[in-house]
Amino acid sequence: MLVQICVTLLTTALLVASACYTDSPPEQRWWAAGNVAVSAGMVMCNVDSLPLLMHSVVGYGVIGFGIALVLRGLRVYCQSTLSWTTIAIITGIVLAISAYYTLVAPSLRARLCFSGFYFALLNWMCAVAIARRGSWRISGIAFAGFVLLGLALFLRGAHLLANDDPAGTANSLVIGLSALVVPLAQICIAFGLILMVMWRYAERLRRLSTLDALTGALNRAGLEMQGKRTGLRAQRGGRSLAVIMIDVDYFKVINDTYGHPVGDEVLRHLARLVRLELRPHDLLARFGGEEFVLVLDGVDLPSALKVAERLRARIEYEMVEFDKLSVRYTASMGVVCSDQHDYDLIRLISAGDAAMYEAKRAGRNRVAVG
Ligand SMILES: Nc1nc2c(ncn2[C@@H]2O[C@H](COP(=O)(O)OP(=O)(O)OP(=O)(O)O)[C@@H](O)[C@H]2O)c(=O)[nH]1
Repeated sequence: MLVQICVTLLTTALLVASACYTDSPPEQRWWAAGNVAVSAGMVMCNVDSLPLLMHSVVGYGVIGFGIALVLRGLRVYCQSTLSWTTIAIITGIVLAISAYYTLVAPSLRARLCFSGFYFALLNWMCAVAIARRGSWRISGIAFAGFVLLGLALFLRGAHLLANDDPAGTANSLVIGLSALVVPLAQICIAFGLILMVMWRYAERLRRLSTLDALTGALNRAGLEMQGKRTGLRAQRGGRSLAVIMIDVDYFKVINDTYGHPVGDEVLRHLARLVRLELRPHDLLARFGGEEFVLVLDGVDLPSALKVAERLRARIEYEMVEFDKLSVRYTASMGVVCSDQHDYDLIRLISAGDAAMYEAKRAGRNRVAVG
């Protein structure tokens, strides 16, 4: 038991330290608070010199409350929540039953069996909360930890139920095994939870560094990274690679006439429209202020021209609604293909750019080939 308490305190310290980061998400703080409560509860339950009520009732209640907080954190992580009423019910059940087996019908065995089964159930609820989210690569370790911890507690409870004398089971295989598995599972959970948050930070950073915040399209860095890969894939597979440069016409006039927020909405609208035309492996990037790049793998020049013409017509037809205003806009496009140029994305983009300016010179709202 001493090892178990030490590991609990250690994993709690780890979770608290990770939650101390100024911008830590709420779920991380719930996990830390939950573990602090579980640690406190475990210490209470194991200090025999404490008053009976603290030792045999409140201690269990605090552990139940702690696991409920961890569950709340997991729900928050999965964009849901666990109400305070549910947390109060979870805690109330442990307090009531522990009090019953301490004060009304005193039985250490019954109390230990109940707490084993009940805490196992709570840990499995945590595992279910994670499983609902999916993405095993990210949360597999924490999931395994909760399942394992639940299993060890359940087996401990079942073993006690099958034996009349709780003190006599201390040296049994099940109790020995659970003394090994419980700390292991606690370590898995602590590292798993920290990993889950780290993955989320990494994903947020990746999005920030590769996506354009206004339109959600790739930014230049994202285009450079993913475009290179798409180009290589097309070249290796012997497929054509098409690039379409799209530039909003008279965008400065739109900004000057209706204001920058409307201009921003036009850019978001354009990105949304283009995305409707994309296949999952096509790339859309915002190349500059009002200029976008479309990279299409496995598309030859005639097909790319069809895509561009379809887009141009749709942009011309659609209306942007913003703050009781309805605005129309058009776009000019330059289309190039690796069949005529090379697979080098930078060269394709500069040829597409030249074609797009040709379309502008020819009167705008049209498609030109480079
Ligand atoms: N609203 C908004 N405007 C932007 C953004 N980025 C750049 N701009 C504006 O886009 C305008 C681009 O103007 P120009 O380069 O003259 O292009 P244009 O008016 O579309 O003219 P043509 O391309 O020749 O048809 C400038 O006024 C920039 O301030 C943005 O993120 N939001």
